[in-house]
Amino acid sequence: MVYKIVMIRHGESSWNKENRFCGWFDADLSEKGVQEAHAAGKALKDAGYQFDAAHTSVLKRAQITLQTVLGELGQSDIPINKTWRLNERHYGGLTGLDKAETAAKHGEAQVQIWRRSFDVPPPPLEESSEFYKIIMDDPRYANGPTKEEFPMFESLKLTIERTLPYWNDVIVPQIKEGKRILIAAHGNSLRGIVKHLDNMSEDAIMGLNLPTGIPFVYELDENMKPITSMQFLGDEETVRKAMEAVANQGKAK
Ligand SMILES: O=C(OP(=O)(O)O)[C@H](O)COP(=O)(O)O
Repeated sequence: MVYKIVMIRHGESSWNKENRFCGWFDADLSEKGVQEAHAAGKALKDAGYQFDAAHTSVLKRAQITLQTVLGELGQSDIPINKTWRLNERHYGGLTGLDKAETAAKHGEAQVQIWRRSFDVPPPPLEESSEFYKIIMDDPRYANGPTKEEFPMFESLKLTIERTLPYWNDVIVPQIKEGKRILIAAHGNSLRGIVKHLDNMSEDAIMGLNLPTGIPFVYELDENMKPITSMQFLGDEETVRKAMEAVANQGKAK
């Protein structure tokens, strides 16, 4: 039996456009991001994809991308589950900062460690930050994470630790029931799932940058091992350039 699952990082957000660390801040999609989501839906439609259920984060850039894609597919009515466990990694004290300015201040090497190292977390979100209350007191978190689980920062490792239980306990059983699943999430929450599926080393995952708004497909065997890994629905050159642009966001200007 071969199972197919499709994942997509949301379209460009206003903070992707402004090159700011975003994490749990609830940024909107930019105009380009909305267009990317429509294009992704059209590409999935042209390739004949239909879904039985979808999963997304509690952040609107992922949810709007998902709704836009499903709208293009004529499938707005399928069950959608929203969970904080698919949220972007919590960028802690970097939330809201300009990536290039941060690189100019702390050096590109430090920014690369913060963005892509496996287990070095960013500094914590301090109570004095303008984003502290906005995130901490947001009613969307009333049903989780618990106070103990609520992060003040997350490395990729910590992100994976809260994303994988959802993958294993909720998504995998649905895949095994034969449900065709679409996940709309974030650069780093999806990198966590990809690292798990492809059993990538900590070094290998550092080099992976996911583009916004381009769906990718995995074919999995009955043990959830990839038969085909990460096939993007987009031409190779466009995907390569989009990945490179994400990698370059951490460079000082
Ligand atoms: O919120 C973010 O990710 P998202 O745009 O996928 O939600 C981050 O700012 C992405 O930044 P990174 O690519 O420097 O890890």
